[in-house]
Amino acid sequence: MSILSLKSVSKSFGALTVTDDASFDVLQGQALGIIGPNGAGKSTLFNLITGNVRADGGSIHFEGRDVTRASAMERCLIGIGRSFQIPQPFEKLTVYENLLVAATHGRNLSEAIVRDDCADILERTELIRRANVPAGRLSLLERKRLELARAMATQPKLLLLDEIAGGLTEGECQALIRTIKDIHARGVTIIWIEHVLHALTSVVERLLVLDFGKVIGLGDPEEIMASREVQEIYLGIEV
Ligand SMILES: Nc1ncnc2c1ncn2[C@@H]1O[C@H](COP(=O)(O)OP(=O)(O)OP(=O)(O)O)[C@@H](O)[C@H]1O
Repeated sequence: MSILSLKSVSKSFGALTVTDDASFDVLQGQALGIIGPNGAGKSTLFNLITGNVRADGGSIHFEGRDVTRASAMERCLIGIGRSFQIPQPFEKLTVYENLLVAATHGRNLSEAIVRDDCADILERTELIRRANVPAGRLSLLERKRLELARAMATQPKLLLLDEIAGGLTEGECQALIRTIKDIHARGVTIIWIEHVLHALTSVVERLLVLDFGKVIGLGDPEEIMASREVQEIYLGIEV
């Protein structure tokens, strides 16, 4: 069953078409990777799915419901969660307080109800020992983990990850992959934009390629990476 369905979605900023007639489905429980050159429109596609940016045309359905005109808040409340490319936690609040803010606002519940869930997420994202540390004092890996934890605190059915592995060492990257695999294994559908290809392909079952806002490939990651068009456009290899 499809959890997310985009049909002919388009978006332009002035004369620049950033999303060009994008259509694809994501199945319940699937992990889909998105790749494409800088400026291809990957983050904009996320913004269209989450409601941070409104589509000029086309439709977006989540669990069969038309959310094309729904606000970002409404989409969060029905189960679309995301991380941002540049983590911007509340620097002076502790890690735990950052999670409480995400959980209470993202689920519209009281602090008393979400407290245990937040503690559980801190365990699963390996932040529990940093729970009382102000977010401004975290390392890069910990900031990435907090970004993931804040998205998880909204209890998403569909989790969008925007370049969460960027800038990490190989060891840090592997640790983060384990956490993402654990989230996926618990049934959360994932769409992951990532330039760190080995991290991405170790998790996703399908790969979508964007170029100048157009979906130019979608399918099995190995086949997609081996295709002539992707090698030419994405990897810059002349064939
Ligand atoms: N709000 C906006 N107003 C005007 N132009 C925008 C806006 N948001 C994005 N763009 C432009 O749209 C294009 C696509 O941007 P987007 O961030 O979606 O690309 P991307 O594929 O995520 O890039 P990267 O891999 O570098 O993160 C870029 O040229 C960008 O400058």
